[in-house]
Formats: sequence, C-alpha cells, structure tokens
Amino acid sequence: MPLSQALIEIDHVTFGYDPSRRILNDVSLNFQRGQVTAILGGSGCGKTTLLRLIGGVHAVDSGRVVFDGEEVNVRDKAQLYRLRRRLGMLFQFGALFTDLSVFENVAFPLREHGGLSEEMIRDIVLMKLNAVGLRGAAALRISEVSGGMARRIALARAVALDPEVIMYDEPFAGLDPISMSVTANLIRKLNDATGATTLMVSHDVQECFLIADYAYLMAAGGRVVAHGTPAELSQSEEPEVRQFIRGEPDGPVRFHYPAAPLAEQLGLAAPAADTQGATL
Ligand SMILES: Nc1ncnc2c1ncn2[C@@H]1O[C@H](COP(=O)(O)OP(=O)(O)OP(=O)(O)O)[C@@H](O)[C@H]1O
Repeated sequence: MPLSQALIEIDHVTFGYDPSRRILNDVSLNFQRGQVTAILGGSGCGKTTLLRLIGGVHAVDSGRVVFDGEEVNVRDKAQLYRLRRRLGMLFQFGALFTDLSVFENVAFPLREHGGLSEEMIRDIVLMKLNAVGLRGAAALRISEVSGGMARRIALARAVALDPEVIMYDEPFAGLDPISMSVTANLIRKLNDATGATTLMVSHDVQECFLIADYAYLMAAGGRVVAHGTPAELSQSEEPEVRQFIRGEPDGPVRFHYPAAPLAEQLGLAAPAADTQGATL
C-alpha cells in the first residue's frame, strides 16, 4: 500500500443518515499533517457530518475514511477508542460548563483522562490558558466571561490533552469581528505550537482564508465544488467559486428557492423577466 502524505483521507465517501436522503455524494478530501485545512460551505451541506464520520460516529455507506493509514471501522470499538484519543474537538459554541470556573473547564479533560497529579494538571491548565491569553482569568466563573473569552477558553480546553488532530466546528459563530480574528489567529498559533493537524468547518470564508493552508468548498447536495490554497481559490475564474468567495447572493448558486417573480405574485405587474434577485 502506498504511504499517503495525508493524515486523514476521505476517499469517495457517500453517506446519508437515512437511505432516502444522501448528505455526502462521492466526496474526497485530504487533510495533510501539520496543516490547517478549512471546509467551507453553506448551512446543511454536510460539513459537520464529515467531522462525525472522521470521529467514527457513523459508518459511511460507501468509500473509506482513513486515519493515519488505518481505515476507520465503527464496529471496531478498540480502534475507535484509540482514534478518539488522538482527536480534539471544539463543538459549535464551545459548550462550557457554566457552573465551573475557567480553570476547572480546562482541567476537565485532564481529570477525565486520569493519571495526572494535581500539580501537573495545574501546570498544564495554566500553560493552555496562557496560550490563549487568559491565565489571569483562571478563577473567573463562566458566567463572568464574554463570548469571545468563552471561545478562547473552549480552545484551551480542546487542546488540553495535546491532540494530534483538532477539529473545530464553526469556531467563529456568534463572535464580533475582533474576537473572530483573535480566535482565528489562536487556531493557527495552537496548530503550529503543538505540531497538530487542524480541520476547521466554517462558512466564514474570509476568516478561514487568513489562516488556512488549504480549503475545500462544499455545496448543497454534498459535493466538493473546488479545493486549493486560499490564494489559488481567490484567483479562480470559476463562477461558482467566485460567487462563493465573494458571498454574492446570485450566481450559479441561487439565493432564492425557485418561485414566481415577486411582482407577479404580489399582483403588481404582468409576468416579466425573472427579477427575483434584483429586489433584495
Ligand atoms: N443526526 C442526524 N439525523 C438526520 N439528519 C441529520 C442529522 N444531522 C444532520 N442531519 C442533516 O444532514 C444535513 C447536513 O447537516 P450538517 O450538520 O452536516 O451540515 P453543515 O454543513 O454542518 O451545516 P451547518 O453549518 O448548518 O451546521 C442537514 O440537512 C441536516 O438536517
């Protein structure tokens, strides 16, 4: 078997939660060691589903998910356990324990892991909090911190056990522009400082392009529209890619669900050329 460069390979994967509706349709993506790779796409195109397949939460219908040369098999519990110990995951909105302090939130995975002395836990927690600039906030309660700080605490918690792979699901959701760019820079910094491999699912193209080494653009119907470095994708002449990157409401990817022209439906004018996109 040829040795692949990629740490994680999604190889011609097709998947649906139920047989009547395919979410991913013969998709192939590669995640290179040490790199930050963004998976970009609108709501519902299957980005989170991809992360779940990598974590072995569901079995693929066809194709393969390969982690470090080993095909993920959801029925092999011992393999899944080994795999998941190598993955760190930051879920959408972080999900911190609001009744615990900042310190205890970051300490949580370390205590779960077991076998670490209190002194070691303390040192690791303070180092991780220092990396996200919040060592001084260790004693605060989660209810006392801002949304941007909460995201940084969740980042510190996601990397507490120094995972080889860090998966972020919508790390920028609900953040103001400054917190967004702080979070983006931290994702890059944590990747480089720990030598990890980062997968980042998002619909924030600009933020991801600032820090990603490589990006995949996904569209509805579970297909990969394009992939490349942010520079390559930014220079693409492909209409679908250009629309995606510029966030334009009209183009090959339509903003409007098919409908009769608005004026016609409101009884304001005789049926005319399609004006759906022009009014919004
Ligand atoms: N557990 C589930 N059971 C059945 N259908 C699901 C389940 N989870 C997600 N879906 C459906 O699968 C599709 C893809 O969802 P997914 O969460 O992967 O999309 P996404 O690209 O991450 O979107 P978002 O950015 O909105 O989170 C959606 O239509 C969703 O309704």
